[in-house]
Amino acid sequence: MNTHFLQVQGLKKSYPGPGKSPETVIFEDANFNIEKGEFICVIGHSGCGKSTILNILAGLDEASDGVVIMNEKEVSGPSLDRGVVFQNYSLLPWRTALQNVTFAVQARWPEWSKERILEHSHRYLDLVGLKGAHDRKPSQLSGGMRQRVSIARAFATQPQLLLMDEPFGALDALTRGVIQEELIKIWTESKQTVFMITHDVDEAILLSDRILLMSNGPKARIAESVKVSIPRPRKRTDIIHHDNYYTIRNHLVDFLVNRSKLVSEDESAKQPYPKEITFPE
Ligand SMILES: Nc1ncnc2c1ncn2[C@@H]1O[C@H](COP(=O)(O)OP(=O)(O)OP(=O)(O)O)[C@@H](O)[C@H]1O
Repeated sequence: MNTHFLQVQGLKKSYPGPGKSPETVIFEDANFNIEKGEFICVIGHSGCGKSTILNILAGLDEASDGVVIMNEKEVSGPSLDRGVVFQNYSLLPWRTALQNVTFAVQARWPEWSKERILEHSHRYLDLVGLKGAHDRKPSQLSGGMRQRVSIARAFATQPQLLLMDEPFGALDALTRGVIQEELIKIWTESKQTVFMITHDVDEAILLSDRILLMSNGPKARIAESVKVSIPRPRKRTDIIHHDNYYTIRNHLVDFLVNRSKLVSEDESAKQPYPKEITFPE
C-alpha cells in the first residue's frame, strides 16, 4: 500500500535538440518521496532542473516521462491543493496586501462569509509580521514585505503542498533572516508540507527536515537526501553551535563543489533512489 504523501517516480525532462541532433536530457530517473508535514529543500547548481521539477509538481509543466502521485492521485495540471510562491512575489498590483490574500482565500473557500474570509486573511498577514500594513498596495511595500504577503497568501489557502522557488532570492541578508524565522513560525503552526528551492545552504539547514541534492545537468539526478539532524525549534543564532551544523554544512558544500559533477559523470553511481545521509544527533 502507498503510504507516502507524495511520490515522484522516474521523472525525466528533455527538450528536442535543434534539427536532427539528439534530445537534451535535463534530468532523468528522479525518484523521491515526501511525507506529510515535511519541509524539504532542494539544492543544486544552476540549470540542473530544480525549477522544472517544482513546476511539474505544481502541474504547470509536463514531464517527458515518469509520474508524480500526491495523496494516491496522479498530478495532472494545477490545483488549489498545491500552492506556489515565486521569487518575484506575483502579487496583484492594484489590490492591497489584504485584498491579495482575501482574493485567494475566497477562491479556495467560496462558501465562507465575508467576515470569516477577512478574519482568516488578517490572521495570516499578522503571522508574517505585517501588522499595520494590511491596507497598503504592493507599490507601497518593500521587497521583503511583498514576499511576506505572498507567503501569507500561500499559507492562508492551506494547500496540501506548498512549493517555493527561491522565495528569498531577491532579498538582502538581514530581511531574509527575519522572514526565514517568520516562515518557520507559520510552518510550525500550519504543519503544511513544503518543497522549496534554495541556493543558500545555511537557509536549507535552518528550515528543512531533509535536503535533496541534485547533481549537475545535463542528465542531472537527485543524488542524495540529507537529513537535518538538528532538533527544532531552531534559531539562526543557536543552530550554528549544534555539533551537527558544520558537519552537515561541509557535506553540502563538498557536494556542490566536488560530488555534484562526479555523480552525473559516473554511471556506476546511478541508483534508483537518492542516497540517504544521516548524521547521528
Ligand atoms: N524550452 C526550453 N528548451 C530547451 N531547454 C530549456 C527550455 N526551458 C528550460 N530549459 C533548460 O532546462 C534546464 C533546467 O532549467 P531550470 O530552470 O529548471 O533550472 P534550475 O536548476 O532551476 O536553474 P536556476 O538555479 O538557475 O534557477 C536549463 O539548462 C534550461 O536551459
